Amino acid sequence: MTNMRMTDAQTQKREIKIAARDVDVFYGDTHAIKNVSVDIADNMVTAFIGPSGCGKSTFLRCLNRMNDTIDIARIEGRIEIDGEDIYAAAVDPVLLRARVGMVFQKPNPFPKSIYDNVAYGPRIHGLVNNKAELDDVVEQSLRRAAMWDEVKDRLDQPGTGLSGGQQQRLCIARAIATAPEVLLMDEPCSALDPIATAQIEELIDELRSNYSVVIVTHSMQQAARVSQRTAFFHLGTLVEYGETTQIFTNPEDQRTQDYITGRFG
Ligand SMILES: Nc1ncnc2c1ncn2[C@@H]1O[C@H](COP(=O)(O)OP(=O)(O)OP(=O)(O)O)[C@@H](O)[C@H]1O
Repeated sequence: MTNMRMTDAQTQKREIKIAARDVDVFYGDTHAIKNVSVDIADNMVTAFIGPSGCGKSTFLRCLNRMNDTIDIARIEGRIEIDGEDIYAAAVDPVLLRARVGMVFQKPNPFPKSIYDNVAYGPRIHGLVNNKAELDDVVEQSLRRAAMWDEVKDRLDQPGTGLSGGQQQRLCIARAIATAPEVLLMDEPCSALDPIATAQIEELIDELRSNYSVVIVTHSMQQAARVSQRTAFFHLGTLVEYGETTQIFTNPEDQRTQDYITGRFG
């Protein structure tokens, strides 16, 4: 998988998809994210790494307003996608989440058929006009999630009956069925075995040709394999952000160095 890394020149010219400025997040009195500013490039995989509790998931959830669902969470600062403030009053968080899809740590298919899991988003957002179009979206989404051949003859069977790795790919198919622009993944492989993990990692690499992908991972090997940019968080701050190769071979900050060499975390 070494050829998946881009050169500095290639990454420099990438467009900024998400721009976060001076973001703070509080859960009641807990200050979970402290003054984080970051530009996330389009058509790239950005990895968020850092010790447990440093705020990776919290910051990820800010990017599609999932923190809105937590009563005690409060966010300050500004986050733009394609220059548009996603916290503006006019933005409907439900529509935002169709544009900024999310895949969670534990595969969480709906208790519905494989077909209906993928068809759910396009149906509720009115993205298709008829059954033939819906069939097409379901097939294309499952193909892109690299599982069409495995499930095409059992689309009416429950998604919950699939293996863990298949369920996670089904959740990815469900997330991409609404044609999102950004895909957020919160430790998507932590419940999977090495073979399923390798399949998801390959898939992530393919997905970046169409999406901006942001992945939270505890595995530094995984961050090094799948991402082109890496952000290292520590105690709610963004300590260092840059080319993945640079972060892993020549970090600027001692805390990054200590983390990637296993001295803490
Ligand atoms: N729903 C919540 N209510 C209250 N505090 C929370 C909530 N979610 C996270 N926190 C707190 O915010 C801080 C950051 O947590 P977060 O889950 O974002 O870290 P993380 O880096 O993703 O951790 P991990 O790697 O263990 O998943 C922690 O102090 C955590 O206890």
